[in-house]
Amino acid sequence: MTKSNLFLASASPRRRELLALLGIPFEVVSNDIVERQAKGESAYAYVERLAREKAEAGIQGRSGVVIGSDTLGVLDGVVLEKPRDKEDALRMWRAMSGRSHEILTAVAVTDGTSTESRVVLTEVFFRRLSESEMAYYWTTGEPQDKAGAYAIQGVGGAFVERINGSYHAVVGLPLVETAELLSIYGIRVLNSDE
Ligand SMILES: Cc1cn([C@H]2C[C@H](O)[C@@H](COP(=O)(O)OP(=O)(O)OP(=O)(O)O)O2)c(=O)[nH]c1=O
Repeated sequence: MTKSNLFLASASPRRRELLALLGIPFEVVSNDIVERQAKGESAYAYVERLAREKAEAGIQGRSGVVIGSDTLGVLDGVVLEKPRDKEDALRMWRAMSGRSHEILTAVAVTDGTSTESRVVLTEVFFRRLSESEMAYYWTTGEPQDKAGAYAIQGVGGAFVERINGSYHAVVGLPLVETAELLSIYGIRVLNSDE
């Protein structure tokens, strides 16, 4: 597989870094999918649809294999997306404080003929957060473009007592499932022949 055959349809620098960990050459392409949950659509179906739409938009006009991905939080059945503003972030953090929420990350891979996808669920346990640290966290600029308004890989990691699931999935790309899907399309991580 040459460099021009594998594409990552993502604007996220986190996803780029995570995919690079697998050691396979790839090119980044943009995606302009509108993210809006349909009426009655479950969080699980929504995140998987977005990952598939990103991959399928990315393969248009290209030949090769395209990866798309999406991450969102879920608390009491309600989807936690990127915060609209400080008030929205504060509302999320107050609800997340001292308890667990779920992070769902979907990854989809397509070659333009078929699309395969997986959804990975990780439970994230937050310690209690004080009003002053929440107010400070907003000023760092870190939460603004993150689902659930925090980054486990940044100072937001100081809110996380523990997780049950995949750290990489919380950051934006589950590596086990990504490697598994790539192998379906003949792209082998670690050059394994299995
Ligand atoms: C919970 C959490 C999310 N995130 C990020 C991962 C995603 O980049 C982002 C969720 O937004 P997404 O809409 O999944 O992705 P994106 O808009 O950043 O990139 P693209 O659609 O182009 O692929 O939140 C973290 O970096 N750390 C975390 O701990």
